[in-house]
Amino acid sequence: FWLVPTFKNRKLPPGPPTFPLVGNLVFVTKSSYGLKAILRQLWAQYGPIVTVHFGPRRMIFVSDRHLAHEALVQKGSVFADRPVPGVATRFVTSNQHNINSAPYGDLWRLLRRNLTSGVFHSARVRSFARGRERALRAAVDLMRSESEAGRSVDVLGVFRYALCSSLLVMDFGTLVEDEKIVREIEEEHRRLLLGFARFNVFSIFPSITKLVYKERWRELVEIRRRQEEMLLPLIRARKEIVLKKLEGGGKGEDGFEFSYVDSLLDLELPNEEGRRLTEGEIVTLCSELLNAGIDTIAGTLQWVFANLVKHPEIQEKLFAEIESSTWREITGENDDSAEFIPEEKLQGMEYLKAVVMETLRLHPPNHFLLPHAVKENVKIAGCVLPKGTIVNFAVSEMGLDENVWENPTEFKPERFLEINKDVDLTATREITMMPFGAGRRSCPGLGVAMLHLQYFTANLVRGFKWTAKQGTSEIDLSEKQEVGVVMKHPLEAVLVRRRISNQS
Ligand code: HEM
Repeated sequence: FWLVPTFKNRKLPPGPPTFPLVGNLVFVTKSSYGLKAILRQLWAQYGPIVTVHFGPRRMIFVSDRHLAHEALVQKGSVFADRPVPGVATRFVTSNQHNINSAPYGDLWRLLRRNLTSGVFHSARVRSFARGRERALRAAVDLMRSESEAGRSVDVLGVFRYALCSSLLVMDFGTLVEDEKIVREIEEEHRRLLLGFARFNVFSIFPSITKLVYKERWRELVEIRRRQEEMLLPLIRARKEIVLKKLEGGGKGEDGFEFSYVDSLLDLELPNEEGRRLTEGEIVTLCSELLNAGIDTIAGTLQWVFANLVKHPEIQEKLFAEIESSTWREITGENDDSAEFIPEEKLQGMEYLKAVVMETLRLHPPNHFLLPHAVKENVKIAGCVLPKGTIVNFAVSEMGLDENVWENPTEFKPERFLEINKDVDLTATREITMMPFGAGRRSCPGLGVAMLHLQYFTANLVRGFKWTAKQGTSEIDLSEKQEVGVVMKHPLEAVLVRRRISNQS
């Protein structure tokens, strides 16, 4: 498949020669994770920026952190666009009316700013603490009942449920109390994400592929119909609450002053004569929060606990930090009786943060960013990328650079306690790791994600001693691509209660 050299593209970064029209055949059939092994060979052969052809589309892949910084931060506005999406993406994003797929422009700016300053600023995030506590309690209850029955715990399944429950509170307040409905919503969203590789077939000649893959198209339409069926009643109920609030003043009936839906109701869309979002578009935006947050955080928590089981000494060190009197002294309270460590008391726990950071460095849930596109012709690494070129960046490689990280494949949270390892997760100054991306399109959920990761980790280490059915030495950290990159052999945890004192 490397027969015809790409002479006409010599200003592009180097890459394997390609068949005209079909590109490098081997790439067309691979998932992004499957691609990584091949890309590693290409980076070794051609350098840290390579061009690959997927059928008629060309893509640039970058593995070097300096080049990534130059593109995403220094030339951020040029690299901040997204590629024109295929039919399936357009269908489920209400024609690019969500944050991650919107082209770089006024609509994207409005939606992103609404999320970051309207919903994810610290006071608002604090106001959702009750939802996180409820989600944590649900996780603890599930774990407790499984371990008391002598069964090992399906860790990822529990975390997915808990995260869905917590993010639903951000979307809708406490409208979704029923465990069955939370599960249904979580499963339906995962069905869409898992199916996406298959739905991409509609990017090519859609009017033909929709006929050839009739059943598949029907499946996609059905998933979207189910999403609307589940979320529309919640959106309408939230509208009622907002109306009543306006009439009566103060909080909604559910005690939540605010939810993501509330913030979306009043938005006026730029370049569309200031029209409001349709109900379908609000479904899309609420779904985006679930799609973006559930599997990323749940998957990372699974990696945290797999590593804590594999390294019992790290787990004990973390438990010691949590148990140390420091956080109680700070408040002057006796928190021994508290069911959970409150979020605001996680601040001083440096080792906790180090464990989470080390997990994100070594096991970022996304090994690549979402694809970027360049807004205009741009020079990088001595090459010229024409306007519209699709570029992606290898997140997982950045965290393994031996020039930054000593023995990079080792799980060693202590590295983050060294004085000079004050890593900036937004990667603004430099990129040493970038699990959340960097620059304008970087993850707006960073703060919310870190809060969940630290809150769940601290409380679940305080509550249980973690071991595994498969035995400590047999914990296998091999990976597989699912919605994100997860454990190939899922962690089946065996938990012994340490305390959740007021429930004993
Ligand atoms: C461990 C948890 C998470 C990780 C590692 C993560 C990582 C990422 C990455 C790598 C990107 C792509 C950045 C790019 O294309 O340059 C992204 C985008 C995004 N993330 Fe996250 N994410 C996490 C959790 C969340 C949460 C909790 C939310 C919201 C509830 C969220 C919302 C988004 C959105 C809306 C985008 C699109 C941003 C844009 O296009 O402007 N993420 N995230």
